[in-house]
Amino acid sequence: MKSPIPDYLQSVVENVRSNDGGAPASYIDVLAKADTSKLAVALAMVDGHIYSAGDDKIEFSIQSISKAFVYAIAIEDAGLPAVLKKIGMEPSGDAFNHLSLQKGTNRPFNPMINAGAIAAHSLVVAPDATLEQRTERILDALSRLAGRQLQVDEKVFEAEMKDANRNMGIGYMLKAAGIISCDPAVAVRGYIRQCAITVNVKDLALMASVLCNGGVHPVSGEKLMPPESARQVLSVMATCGMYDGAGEWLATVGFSAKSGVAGAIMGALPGQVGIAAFSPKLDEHGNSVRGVDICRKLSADMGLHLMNSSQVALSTVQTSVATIVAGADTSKVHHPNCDREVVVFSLRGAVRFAGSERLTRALEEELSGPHSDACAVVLSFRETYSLNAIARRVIHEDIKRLLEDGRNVVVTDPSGVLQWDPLKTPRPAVVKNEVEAREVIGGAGCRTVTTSDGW
Ligand SMILES: NC(=O)CC[C@H](N)C(=O)O
Repeated sequence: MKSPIPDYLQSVVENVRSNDGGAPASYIDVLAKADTSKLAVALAMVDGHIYSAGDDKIEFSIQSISKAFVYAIAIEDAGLPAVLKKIGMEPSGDAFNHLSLQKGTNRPFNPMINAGAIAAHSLVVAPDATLEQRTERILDALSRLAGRQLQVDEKVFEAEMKDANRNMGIGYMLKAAGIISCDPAVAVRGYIRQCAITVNVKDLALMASVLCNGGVHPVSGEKLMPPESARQVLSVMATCGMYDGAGEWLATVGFSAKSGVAGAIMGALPGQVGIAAFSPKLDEHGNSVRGVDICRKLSADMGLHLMNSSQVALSTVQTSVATIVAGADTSKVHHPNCDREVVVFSLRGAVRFAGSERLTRALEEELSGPHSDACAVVLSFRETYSLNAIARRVIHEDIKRLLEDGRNVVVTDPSGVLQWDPLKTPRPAVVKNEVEAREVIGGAGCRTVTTSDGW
């Protein structure tokens, strides 16, 4: 079978091509001369598989998209508390190159506008590091994220340095406010170098997929940042990544994103997919016009809005009752003292807090009401794909309480999603399958049981 996904991406590219609005960035002459017909899109799944369409080999400077990753590097090098002391987390509502600081704290509003990004850059390696040390650190980190060696485009760097007065102004403002301690000209030069690193859409999508994958590179398996950093970056991208268009962006497109003035947009949907779009003409916020169109379309067609309530945790728990059949048939139950039922609670899918709450409520309701006489409680995790940490904690607590209540508890957990820690939770009978479960329950009072469906 030929996958429909590349064909779909090709149709997205053709669909937005007719939108000829906007203009390339004019203040960096190399960007002003860019071929505005170029158009590309890429998706990188969290297992590293990449789909792309359009001009997916065209390289462009990463520009402001570097801010997201340099923020993560600053967190690693200086620690989150030190970074938060110098850079806020609030959307500014202003343009990306606005000269502004938060009232009271005197910090840049966030790391996605130039003021915050220059401050983050100054925290890379150490406050007294050289421009070369910081550039090397950033180039190395971004290359690991992209899975190939990236380069600085010297032409783009020189072009931006020709008219860097505004960014220099921001640098001196930061120095005067005590936000950066190094030479502001060195911080700004270094920041402009980081913006001149070149990538293509496939690189960007893959780099985004690392953020979506809790900081682990989906191809190399390398842990490139702690999950807390990936979450921090994605959160700040969600509220500040699209500058003064960030609120509308989150409401309409609905995934974390960061744009750059070369015309790229990098998007990220945690746990699912990294996204990149490229086309040089920009809107009034400095976001790629066709890039925005592509992201809107992808979000609408593929249901990528973070706030979609797609995974409603209602059908997570299935309760079934195993009937104990008394009689001579040895394959069925035959035990005079166990003329009762076994209640089976099956948990399905990727379970988070809400799913574990459904299980807890089902246990409480069924065992205090209709099935209070049940001779055993079977918790089946056979169809449970995963438990997150909080779901696991809730379920371990449920098991502990069932055992304290004197219940006969059997756990079917073939893939080990419960991650049993006998030091924390007393161990009920843990079995691999229904046959074993029958034996255990038999040993605990009932000889065997039958169920309407397997556990
Ligand atoms: N939005 C952007 O991509 C801005 C980056 C650019 N290097 C600047 O500082 O102006």
